[in-house]
Amino acid sequence: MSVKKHPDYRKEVERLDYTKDYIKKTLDATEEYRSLYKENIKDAMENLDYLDSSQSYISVLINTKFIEIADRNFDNLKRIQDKPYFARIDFKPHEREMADKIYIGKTSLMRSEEEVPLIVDWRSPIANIYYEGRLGETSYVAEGGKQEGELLLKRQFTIEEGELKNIMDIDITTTDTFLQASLEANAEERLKDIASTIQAEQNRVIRADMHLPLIVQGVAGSGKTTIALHRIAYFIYTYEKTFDPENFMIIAPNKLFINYISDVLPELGVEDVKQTTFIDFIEELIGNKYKMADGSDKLMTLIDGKNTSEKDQLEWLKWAAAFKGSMDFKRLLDNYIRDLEKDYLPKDDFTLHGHIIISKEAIHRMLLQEFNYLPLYKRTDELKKTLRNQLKEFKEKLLKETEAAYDDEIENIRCRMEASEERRQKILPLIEERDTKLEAIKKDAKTLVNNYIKRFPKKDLFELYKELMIQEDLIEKYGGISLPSQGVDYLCQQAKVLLENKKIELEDYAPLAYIKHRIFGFKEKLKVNSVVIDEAQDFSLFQFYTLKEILKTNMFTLLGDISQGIHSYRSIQNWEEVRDEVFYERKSNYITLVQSYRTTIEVMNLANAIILKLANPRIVLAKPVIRHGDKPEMREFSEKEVLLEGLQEKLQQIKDNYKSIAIIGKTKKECKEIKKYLDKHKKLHTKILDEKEESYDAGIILVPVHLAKGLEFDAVLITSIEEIYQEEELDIKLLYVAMTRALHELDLFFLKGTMPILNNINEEMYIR
Ligand SMILES: Nc1ncnc2c1ncn2[C@@H]1O[C@H](COP(=O)(O)OP(=O)(O)OP(=O)(O)O)[C@@H](O)[C@H]1O
Repeated sequence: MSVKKHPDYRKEVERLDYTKDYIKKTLDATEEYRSLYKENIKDAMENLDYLDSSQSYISVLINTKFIEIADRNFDNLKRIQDKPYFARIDFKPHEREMADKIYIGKTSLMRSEEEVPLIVDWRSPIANIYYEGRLGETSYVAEGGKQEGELLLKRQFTIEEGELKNIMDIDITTTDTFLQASLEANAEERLKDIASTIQAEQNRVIRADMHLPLIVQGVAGSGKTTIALHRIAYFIYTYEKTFDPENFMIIAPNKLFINYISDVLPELGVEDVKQTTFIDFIEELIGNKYKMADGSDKLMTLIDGKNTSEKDQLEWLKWAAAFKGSMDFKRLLDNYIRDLEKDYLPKDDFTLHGHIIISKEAIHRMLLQEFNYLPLYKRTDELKKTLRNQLKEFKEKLLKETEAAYDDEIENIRCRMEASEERRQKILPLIEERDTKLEAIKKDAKTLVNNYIKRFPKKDLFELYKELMIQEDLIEKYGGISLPSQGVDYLCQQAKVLLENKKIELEDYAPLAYIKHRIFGFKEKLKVNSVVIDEAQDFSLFQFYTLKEILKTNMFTLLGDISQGIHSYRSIQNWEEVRDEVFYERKSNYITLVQSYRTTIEVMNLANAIILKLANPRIVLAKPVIRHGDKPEMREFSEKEVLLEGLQEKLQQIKDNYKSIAIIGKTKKECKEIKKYLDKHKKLHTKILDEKEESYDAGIILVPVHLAKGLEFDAVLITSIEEIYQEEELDIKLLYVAMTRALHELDLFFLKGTMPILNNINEEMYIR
């Protein structure tokens, strides 16, 4: 139906025109005010010398604040100028006769003369009805309490460049054509905001209580990354008075990923949220950049090494990585730290001239109990203060007593003897002795505290860690008897090779940060108190725990997908262990997302058939949104040259249809090999994405699976010329991740024998 035939078309066009006009006027007025405020600041600055300067200062401050607010509103309004809102709901509170017409957009716009805003922000309490409510009885919760009423209309608009293109009224039976249209669009190089099409299950994640840890298990393409960003925008809006954007931090797997998501927050009107990787954040905290060992991420070793004879070594490599990420390892460190504390305790009393001011036992008590809330080395700062105070008191007392003792004796002599040369000879040395003693006490007191404190052993963080890790007996002592001796050998041998060469691996970051936190403390007060972790399935329990301890917060949102846990040798196995072992003090919320929005039914069916091979009853299969595409093509070749030729032809065919195409290989080596061939023929421009890359442009790229995780592409061509995908856990997950990157098209190009994993896959799912 043409939009013009909609019964409310005229009214909606009028409303849109009115809103656009109002926005324009507001923008113009803001510009005018802005120059007025600037003028005021200028005046105040000029008058700063000879007027009452505090008045001018206040004037500068006030006007600067106004400009800030005006600027913020200005930017938000500019952003929505061409698309002021995307939906309307008509809500009639029970106690009222008339329904309010509420237009929902990305930012709110108040009209001074009326109570209902011209546009209501999508994050406001009433907008919840749009995402959750069905026509009929509904309610929402706002500051004043629960408001019940009736939802009479739910309407979506397509507005392009300020023109009303479509009106869609939603009733219970309508499928979300809006969502369909949004999903059919081609992938830009970046993620987009989805405020207009957020689905109810996603809305619940976005609005879930921020004060409790939230764990989201979401299938591939369920919108985890997207809603993580919307959740931050929601909280910054809802708790504007309590939280600043700097209180939030997003941890993403790599810089490439950060770049990929970086435009969404500003689009949602949020700036200044810290976006970092775990490694970068820890290095920033510790204040030191470490050299990473080659192959620090063991995934490649595991992929490559599968066919080597050193199976045993690989098992211990996995064991060591898992152990370093476990809570057992945290307990090992706690035991080690307990001994470090003991060694730290002074062996001597705190004395002045043979007098005990504070006994060593009392000092031990202070260090181990009273100041126990502080990192070990910081406890000496507190101790120092106590020593100083006590010394001051004691010194005065000692001086007085010493002086009095001598003076008594002198007085005694004076009483006993007549004034004579003999008496003088007796008194003079006493006076001298007294003065020397008093001086000596004063002198000693000056350096006493510093000298005492200096004796505390202080070591470097890296040294402390290394000393532990390279000694089998220490690992066994602190780790308990249950550790396998071959595992301990492997761990320590590996530490000797790395740490003695001042290198570390990924698994060392959490322990280093933990020791730093317990022994040294951090220089600056950390602003971050709410953490969002994407691809959280790749984290270990100990990584989560360390972050929680260091940041002293429970405000965590963890989003991930266990099916995509390709790093599971070093990371969590399931979410229950996170809830039980990391967030044990507080109840955590757990939400599962099963709807997948990224890919077509055909692609998802095939990917699901692959992940089912894991035979893990915990795995929840993704349900694709109703969107069809072509069946994936499976192209098996007997010769590499022919395969690569076929791949090249395919790329030629589709390159103009899509903005982004990815050739996904199992390893970087495989990608390089394919690129070499494509370059030789010079028909296509391609680029390899590796971990150093910070961004990628649309076009054809070659990327190893582990780096493609989290990203998406219009078309995906999984290519295998040498590497073999076996029917085993790691390969199943790798192939699943690769397949679920596709938005519209998925094809497989593989050399005969490289895909035993496809055995028993129902042939109806693909075209040969
Ligand atoms: N409600 C929605 N409306 C429109 N598009 C959506 C919606 N939810 C998700 N999408 C789209 O689905 C795709 C997948 O989203 P996203 O990358 O956030 O998922 P994910 O769960 O992080 O995926 P993965 O775990 O596979 O990396 C994106 O293109 C996103 O824009």
